[in-house]
Amino acid sequence: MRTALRLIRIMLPVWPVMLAAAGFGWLTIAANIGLMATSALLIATAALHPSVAELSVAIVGVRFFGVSRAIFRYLERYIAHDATFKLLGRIRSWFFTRLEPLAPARLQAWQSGELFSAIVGDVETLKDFYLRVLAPPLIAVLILLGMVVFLQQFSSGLALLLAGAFVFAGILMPLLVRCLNRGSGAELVAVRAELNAYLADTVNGIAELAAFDRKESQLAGIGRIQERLTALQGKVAAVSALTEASGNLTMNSALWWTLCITIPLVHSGQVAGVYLPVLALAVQSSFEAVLVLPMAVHHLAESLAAARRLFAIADTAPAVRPPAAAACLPASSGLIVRNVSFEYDAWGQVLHDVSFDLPPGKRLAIVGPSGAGKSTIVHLLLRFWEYDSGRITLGGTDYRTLPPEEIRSVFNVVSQQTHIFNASIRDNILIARPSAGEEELKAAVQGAALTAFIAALPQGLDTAVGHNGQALSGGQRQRIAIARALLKAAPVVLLDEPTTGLDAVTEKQIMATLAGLGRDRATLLITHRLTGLETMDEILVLEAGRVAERGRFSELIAGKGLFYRLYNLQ
Ligand SMILES: Nc1ncnc2c1ncn2[C@@H]1O[C@H](COP(=O)(O)OP(=O)(O)OP(=O)(O)O)[C@@H](O)[C@H]1O
Repeated sequence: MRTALRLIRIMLPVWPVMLAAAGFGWLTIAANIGLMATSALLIATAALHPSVAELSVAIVGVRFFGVSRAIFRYLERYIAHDATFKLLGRIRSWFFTRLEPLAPARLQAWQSGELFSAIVGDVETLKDFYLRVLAPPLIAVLILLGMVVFLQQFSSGLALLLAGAFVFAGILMPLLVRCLNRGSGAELVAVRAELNAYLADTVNGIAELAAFDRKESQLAGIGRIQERLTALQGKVAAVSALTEASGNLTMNSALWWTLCITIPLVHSGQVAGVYLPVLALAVQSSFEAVLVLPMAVHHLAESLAAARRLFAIADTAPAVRPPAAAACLPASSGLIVRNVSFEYDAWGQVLHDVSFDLPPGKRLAIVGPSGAGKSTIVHLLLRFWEYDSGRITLGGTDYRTLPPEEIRSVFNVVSQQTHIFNASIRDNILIARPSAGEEELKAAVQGAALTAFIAALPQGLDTAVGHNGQALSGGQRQRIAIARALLKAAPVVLLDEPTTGLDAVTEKQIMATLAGLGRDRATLLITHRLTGLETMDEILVLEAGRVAERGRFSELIAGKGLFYRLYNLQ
């Protein structure tokens, strides 16, 4: 119920348009009833060979209802679909704005395919809620009221008959569908999402599947989910066929009973004979309003399941809550980290009492074995996760009083995982600062040593790089990341293993470029590699989340501790 109300609340800004669409839906069915009734009247009257003048009202009626029905249907479809698709666009934007603060900490629980399924599939399913669930019951009630008033002119029995048939087809049948389809709507949505997640995973890992010859087993997995989906769809289709058949039976029985009730009235002279077909066809055509109701119940269940999945993701509390009263970003970007401890949700303590200073101009390296917690420090500095204890200040202001997006604006990040968007090289670099001019862009490209590579491309900077930058090598991707960092020109440079997976020559070139990037700024370099650290002002050696040693390169070598041992091993 709460989910349905929330969906209705989302619709509130466009409710007059939706109401107008429902109004045209009602007028369409009313025009159809009018068309059937006046056609029957015309044919029945014409059979008695009257003068043309006596037929003129029916002729005008047939023309009017024939034309207006088509116009009303067009307007109903146009207005309802236009408003619904605009609404779905708003829901998608709203969902994305709720998703963004959850990344990356809270999105770990959902596979990328599931999120994709939510943004595309679940939002799409919601269109049924607005088009096929909300309006039809309202239209059915209005049609029934109009028909009861009309039939009452001839016989109360007819009005009662129609009301009973509407209650059967519009209330009892939907309840039956609900029983037969119990849980199917939610299950359909869940299995569809599972299939999407599996397909997304398969497409992402297609090269590995081919290399390890695991295509068959993966396809079998897809087949198994597809079978469950087909079985569910089959069940829903069977119920739909059953309700359609019963609806038609109810409609035809109502037609039959209309004749049974009206023929004696015609015999007794209470109703003129020409009205017999009018009543029969009016009753029959009024069922257009009620036959859609049983499946509206199914669409309701599906829409609610889709909405629940969407809301569950969107309502997740972000790992870092924005401060209630945000402080202003300080002018200085000096970072002080004091006794910070942290654990990922119940994964065990990852950082213990970590402290360091990073004033402007300082070059700090954090080294240590794999899993020591180096990247975790970057996650905390970027406010992706909330630290459990200790204190971090930026320019003397407590981190927790600053909005996360403002804190991130202070950092230039080059990490081991650079995401390249399916766009041109230009757009991929410009995401760092979309307002940058052509000259600034060229300077960034040059600084990242991309000029020669781009000059050799057919469309230069406008060359598309494909899904996740598949047209680029590892070194080229990192250079794009560096170009982004050069363009953003933020005061603190965070380098998280920026040369992972690169050959020695490329690594040397990139490190030289990065050294230039941080010359007048604070630089934090996270690395496994212990070579080339002689120029660092301080090196922090992390072991199992604790600072095991700290000092300049020469001091650590002289100390013959962990750093010295790791250095000799390398
Ligand atoms: N998102 C996460 N959720 C839960 N645990 C995590 C997450 N990221 C890292 N960890 C855990 O935290 C610990 C520290 O990981 P972290 O990535 O910070 O280490 P690292 O020193 O950067 O390692 P590497 O050099 O291999 O990148 C590891 O035990 C890891 O399993």
